[in-house]
Amino acid sequence: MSPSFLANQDPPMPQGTPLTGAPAVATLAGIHVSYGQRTVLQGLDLTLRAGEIFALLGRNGTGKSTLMRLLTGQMAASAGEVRVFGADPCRTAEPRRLMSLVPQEIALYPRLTVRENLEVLGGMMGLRRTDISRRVEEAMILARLEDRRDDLVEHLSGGYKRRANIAAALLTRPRLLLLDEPTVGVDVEARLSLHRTLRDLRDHGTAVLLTTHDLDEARALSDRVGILAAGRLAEEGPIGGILQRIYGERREVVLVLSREPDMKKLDALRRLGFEPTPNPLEWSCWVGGPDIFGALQSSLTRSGIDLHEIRLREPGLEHVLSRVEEGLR
Ligand SMILES: Nc1ncnc2c1ncn2[C@@H]1O[C@H](COP(=O)(O)OP(=O)(O)OP(=O)(O)O)[C@@H](O)[C@H]1O
Repeated sequence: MSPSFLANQDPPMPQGTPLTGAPAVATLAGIHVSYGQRTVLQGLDLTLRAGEIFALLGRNGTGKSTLMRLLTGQMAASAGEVRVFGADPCRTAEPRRLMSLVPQEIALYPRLTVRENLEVLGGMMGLRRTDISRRVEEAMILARLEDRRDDLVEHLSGGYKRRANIAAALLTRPRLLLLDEPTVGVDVEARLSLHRTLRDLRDHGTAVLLTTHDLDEARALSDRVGILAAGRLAEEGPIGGILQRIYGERREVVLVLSREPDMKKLDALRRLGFEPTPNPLEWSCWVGGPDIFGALQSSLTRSGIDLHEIRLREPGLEHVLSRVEEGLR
């Protein structure tokens, strides 16, 4: 169930609706940021639109948090223009009133209940006393926390603490929600619940920007991703299109052997193009497309290789980042 305030806002956008016509919520244009001698962002451009989930991917230290700090007005760029809801968030308070940041750390009072936390935080955020209890209810429903409203935060599981952290950010009904690795260290159920919350918000017009190191999460959740490398978005767009550009029809085949191969089988594996992995039973090779899978399986059987498992593996983030970086050299 969505809280009534969502129902009163923009109607949900059907899935797959092109977002290019949706209003821009934030734009970063030609951004440069240096910390002393160290240049972190150089020529970064990004537009976030209402009703989209944008996942920011990149290695540690590539500038994801810096980009968030630019949007929240916590720091100014060395060069370039930042506009959030049409204004510079460093100079004007209005954009900051329309956005919320969910930090990675849990920013709650452990000895208060979920509801008490949200009431106290709502007061600190300047919500009117008469609005607070309604906003607290809304936020708890959106974050799927109602059944834990009277639990002390210190007694909540990690997943529920994260939901409460997000609920706090929703008290002001933000039109732009920024989340720093929202699902790190939570179990599958909590992750799916957080994803549902973010989709509900997106479907009612909120722009959501999140950082993640998890390509599966970006795949499952985001409308677009941006890959930060060499100080700018080296890739940007729907993840399927980016992977197609990088890999085309190529797929990685992974074999798990039933037992370690003898010399003859080692030769056969190498002849078929397989490379060893750190696990002595696991071998991998890149093939031209999934249709080659059957032929490969027959060749392995003919060579007498005892297979425990054979599968196609989706590329992981590390591999994608390496390919993007190679493309930049
Ligand atoms: N206040 C600062 N002073 C000096 N250097 C900084 C400062 N803040 C960040 N940096 C450096 O700038 C680079 C980018 O930092 P940032 O925190 O934006 O990266 P990140 O992509 O968010 O990293 P992570 O994935 O580890 O969170 C890093 O090398 C970091 O050490």
